[in-house]
Amino acid sequence: MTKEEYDKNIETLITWAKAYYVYDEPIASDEEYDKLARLCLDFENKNPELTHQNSPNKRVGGVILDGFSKANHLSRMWSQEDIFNTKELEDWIKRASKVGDNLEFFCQPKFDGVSLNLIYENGILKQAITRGDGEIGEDVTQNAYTIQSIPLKIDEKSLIEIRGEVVIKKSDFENINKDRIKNGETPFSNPRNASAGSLRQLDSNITAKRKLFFNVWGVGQNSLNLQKTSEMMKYIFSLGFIEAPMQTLAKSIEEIENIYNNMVSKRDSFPMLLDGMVIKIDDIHTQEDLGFTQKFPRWSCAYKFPALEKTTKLKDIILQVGRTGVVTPVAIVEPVLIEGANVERASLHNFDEINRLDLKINDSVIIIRSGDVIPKITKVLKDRRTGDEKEIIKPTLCPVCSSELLIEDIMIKCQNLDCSARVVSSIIYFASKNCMNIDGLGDKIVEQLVREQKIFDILDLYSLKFEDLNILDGFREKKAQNLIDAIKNTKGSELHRVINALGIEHIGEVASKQLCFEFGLNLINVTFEELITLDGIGEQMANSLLEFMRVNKEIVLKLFEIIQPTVTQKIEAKENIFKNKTVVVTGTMSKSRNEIKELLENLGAKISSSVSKKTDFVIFGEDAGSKYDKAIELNIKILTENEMYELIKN
Ligand SMILES: NC(=O)c1ccc[n+]([C@@H]2O[C@H](COP(=O)([O-])OP(=O)(O)OC[C@H]3O[C@@H](n4cnc5c(N)ncnc54)[C@H](O)[C@@H]3O)[C@@H](O)[C@H]2O)c1
Ligand SMILES: [Zn+2]
Repeated sequence: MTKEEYDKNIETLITWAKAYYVYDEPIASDEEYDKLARLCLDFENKNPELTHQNSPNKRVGGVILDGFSKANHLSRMWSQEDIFNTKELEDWIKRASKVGDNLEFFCQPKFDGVSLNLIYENGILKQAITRGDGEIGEDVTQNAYTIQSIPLKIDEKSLIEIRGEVVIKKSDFENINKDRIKNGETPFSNPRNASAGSLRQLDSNITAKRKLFFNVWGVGQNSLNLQKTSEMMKYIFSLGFIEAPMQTLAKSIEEIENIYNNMVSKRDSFPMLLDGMVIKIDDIHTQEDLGFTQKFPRWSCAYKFPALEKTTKLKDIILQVGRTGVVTPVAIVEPVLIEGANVERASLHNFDEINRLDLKINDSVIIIRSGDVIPKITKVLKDRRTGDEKEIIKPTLCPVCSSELLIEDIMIKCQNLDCSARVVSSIIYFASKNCMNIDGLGDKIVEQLVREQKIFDILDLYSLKFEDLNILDGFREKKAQNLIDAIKNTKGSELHRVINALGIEHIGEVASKQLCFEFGLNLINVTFEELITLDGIGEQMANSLLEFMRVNKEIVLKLFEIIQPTVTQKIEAKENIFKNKTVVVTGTMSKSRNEIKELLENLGAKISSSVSKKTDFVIFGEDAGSKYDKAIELNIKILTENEMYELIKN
């Protein structure tokens, strides 16, 4: 790298860091940022005299937003030195071991959020300050008051700084983004930015709504006089801070590696995003001997996890036609490796998503994949456009059967029931594991059978003959026979499986079970009124089922005839006061809520979760809240648990 290149790279880093720290809207992936920062660091180590005075490698990142009052930390806040592999871990330990042998290391999860310093005086939370440049941060005390996991009072009376990470649960993050999209706001690119954006709010009512969580990881100024970080943390947790899982002491590189690997493997099961593991030398005297660089403590480091977010390029958009005819755009991207998996496709949900992202072919994008979640494009890096980008055009004709597409709100649909894409996907769905579970009838085979005109719909599966299959490419005798047998084996399947396998829009596994239990084979003839009285079945579901049965009744009847499904229907209860009545159960009782519900359901009652004019009885236990009040307000008959038992005595 030449001096010019180095200076240019530093400018890029500064721009990226500003977008990240100041606006909570990154314009690069962490991986890219880390890579470039590393390259610059190498240059700086070799040419200390040429080091840029604003190099992000030399300072704690972060600027104070207008509108916030500034506040001083009592003692400095730091960043962490990143390490990425065993070799770097060995080097780090070697450097740390200069001050002594037999070191012990305290390992903590590194939750990915935003740093917060809490100052307690006389046991009262006095001030909450963001990290800022390490010396001065933003005063967000009012916002900290709204975070449940931050105690307002603690039992330690001396002046103390307690530090931790403000994070957001992955599930809450999804919900916030759904709301933001609904309100026409830009969604946050990841949970880290969501927590930073939510903590750094001028309106603490907004912060309060965001369900932030404080995960404590250390202390700043204090007069506790403890010898070990591990003891210190134990003491802090005893003050009422919630203890993070997997805080472990280690004595060797092997032990550290084991803890690290274990944490990486459990990463998806944490409700919050983890981006690494922080390793600290446990002994506080040793920490003091090692001291700090300009940017981070020499006695701790962050062992980063493999990145979940990568930057890549959108090559193309393909269109998939699902079994209900919905046309979904799928992004084809330049392949990137994320956590060992090669990612080439990302889901886009619908064309609205493309508009919202302002996505164009050839755009650089940030893509995220975590756990089993389907890879998704979270951001378009518009400042990298070169002029070669191409608009993505909404289709008007079905990409498979060329019939005109119906545009329904944000959905685009092929309405042709015989569209081979719809036929293929509905058969694939029918055969899939959670439906009829037909072994050997995977995507490719279904496509082949439809292409070779051996089947035209689900029913045709049951008239497939050995001779039909035997002559097909790739079908040996055994394979053909196995498939015939697997199809035959679906006979006698439970009714709700068959209903679920039909792939009726809005009717999933749970609804199928409920409907079959309620109506049995008569499901074919139910009315809107009968459906709508069931708890959990809304108008949309009812209409979808009715419409499906109207169009496909003949096929369904034939299918029942062939499969002869097993029906487990509810048994007609004998006459009692709760039969066919709508009942709401609320508050704590002598038995679990589920037991009480089951008891009532066996008596033929419909259990509802909310009180309305339609409710016949509200049965209440201890601490019954708003449902009890509503029952009184609507003049609905209320019963205690014992009164209920009295009524069903004999
Ligand atoms: N995408 C971008 O454009 C961009 C720009 C700038 C920075 N970044 C990212 O931010 C990183 C640098 O940010 P940073 O300096 O804030 O470092 P960092 O976030 O990687 O690590 C330091 C922070 O970790 C937090 N932390 C979490 N758990 C901890 C624990 N158990 N003990 C101690 N601290 C803990 C603390 O808040 C501390 O301030 C880079 O590595 C990069 O990935 C990305
Ligand atoms: Zn079509």
